[in-house]
Amino acid sequence: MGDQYVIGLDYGTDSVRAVLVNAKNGESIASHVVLYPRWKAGKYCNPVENQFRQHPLDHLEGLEASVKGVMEKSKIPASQVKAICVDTTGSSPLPVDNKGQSLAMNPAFAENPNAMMVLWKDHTANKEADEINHIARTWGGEDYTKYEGGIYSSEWFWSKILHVVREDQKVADAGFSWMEHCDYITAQLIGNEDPLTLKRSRCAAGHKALWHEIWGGLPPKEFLGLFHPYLASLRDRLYSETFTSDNQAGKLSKNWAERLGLTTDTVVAVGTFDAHAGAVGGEISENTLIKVMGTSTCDIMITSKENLGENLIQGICGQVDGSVIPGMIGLEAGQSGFGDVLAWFRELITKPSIDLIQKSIHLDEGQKAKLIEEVQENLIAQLSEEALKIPVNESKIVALDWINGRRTPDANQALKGAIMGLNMGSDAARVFKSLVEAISFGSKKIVDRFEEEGVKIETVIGMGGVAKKSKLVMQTLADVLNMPIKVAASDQAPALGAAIYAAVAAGIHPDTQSAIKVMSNGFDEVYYPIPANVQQYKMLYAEYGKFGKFVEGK
Ligand SMILES: Nc1ncnc2c1ncn2[C@@H]1O[C@H](COP(=O)(O)OP(=O)(O)O)[C@@H](O)[C@H]1O
Ligand SMILES: O=C(CO)[C@@H](O)[C@@H](O)COP(=O)(O)O
Repeated sequence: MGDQYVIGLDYGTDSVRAVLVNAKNGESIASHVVLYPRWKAGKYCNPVENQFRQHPLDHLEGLEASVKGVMEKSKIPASQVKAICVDTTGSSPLPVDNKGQSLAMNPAFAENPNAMMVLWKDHTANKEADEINHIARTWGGEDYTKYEGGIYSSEWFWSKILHVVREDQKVADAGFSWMEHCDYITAQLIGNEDPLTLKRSRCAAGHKALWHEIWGGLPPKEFLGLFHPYLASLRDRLYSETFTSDNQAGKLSKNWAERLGLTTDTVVAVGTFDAHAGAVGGEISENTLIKVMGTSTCDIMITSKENLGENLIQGICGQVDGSVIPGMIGLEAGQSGFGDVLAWFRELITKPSIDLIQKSIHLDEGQKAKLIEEVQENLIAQLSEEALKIPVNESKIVALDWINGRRTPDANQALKGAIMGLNMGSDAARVFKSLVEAISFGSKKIVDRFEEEGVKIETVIGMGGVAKKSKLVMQTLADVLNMPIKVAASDQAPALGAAIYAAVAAGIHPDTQSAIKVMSNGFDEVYYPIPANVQQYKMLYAEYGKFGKFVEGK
């Protein structure tokens, strides 16, 4: 048998990356990242209203450029590329017509944000989420949120659809079905024109759309109809069966094979979410907490059905059979803001200076652009260096990390961030340090919840942009959790995880766990807790808890 390669395609918040991997040993041969230009320009978004939409053209153009990029860089013949698997953010649903095409691709909706992908961090549906929670608990029937932590979030499928169809009758009339982003890209790749026959992602359905086999798939029409007649009728145009990502969704269509320079023999696996693919890329096993640390965090664990039994874990983003490893229950928690909290601070302190640089009469346009880029690129690293030198608990500033709401434990996306204890000595580095501590305390709340619910954590593995780039965050987190944290060696763990699923779907490896054994890339760094800091952080964590209760009004 000749060489066999697979492609993992990872759609993050700002960019998509393709990674071409040797299926025999997991070696990454080439990777190529493409930013979303419309998103970068801030189109279709309104941060003040928490509206974050993405045009699918950003994703389709990125698909072509990223896959072509790895094919050109690697020089691997197309015939040796056996399979592709797509992972995306989620819940990031979009309305489609009866041929599975995004409404935003129709000229009538080309500039309408409601016809676009509603990104995971869009919180325009807070009211709808409250309504779903209230009715789920009081309608007299099954509480369909019970396998999703008992609290439905505005980040998720039904809240978002309900919000959009209430706001936009034209989208409701034209929206034949809705797809999660990972299903939409997979459908495009295989050229599936029929949203009713597409193999939908178990991971997306189980964690975000209230899908569970116990009630035969999605919640029944009597329940969905309590919110809007559209939701009840939509149920018939969605799905009842779902599939894990070790399955084939189909083969690459002629159109996409030509566009990507691949063959129509290439298998396309069922899609999944980035964090769950990341857990696979980071060698997940039982009692291991995988933290995917980027814009947000996703905290993923797996457990056997026997271990979990009838236990319903409160306040997380769900427990789903096969969402990570087929045959095991995947558990998801996470923070809506992690690197994003630091990015917010960077914008806060640089924006006025950048505006002044733009207006400067002493610099030409090229110099201005260079200067701005330099500041934006290096500011977090510079602040981190300074913050590392400040002794723990010296400044007494306490911050809350809920600037983008709280995902877990106990979703409440309406919560806001806060900072207390400022004085004249509270400079940028000290405030920044308090934000790093806040995101670490937010992580500790999740660890505490898992342990309170009987899920034991023996190992912590970090991955994602922040884990790779920030010694400050990683050391602070190790100190706050009082646990060593191993960092996954792969720079692109979610894409590697997707590639692992692709290899299984193509039959190169018999199952996901055997594929992990041969394809994973190991670890490159371990952060150990520093005992003196651990003690200090115990006290600060208690302050964080009190401050949180005050802000939450508890
Ligand atoms: N040196 C750094 N220290 C801490 N955070 C950083 C640093 N550089 C970038 N970040 C944060 O990393 C996040 C992006 O993470 P990444 O994993 O690359 O993307 P995504 O979450 O979209 O997959 C941004 O929120 C950014 O603020
Ligand atoms: O919530 C999920 C998955 O369930 C993520 O897609 C979401 O947090 C976005 O992840 P990133 O921070 O862009 O890596």
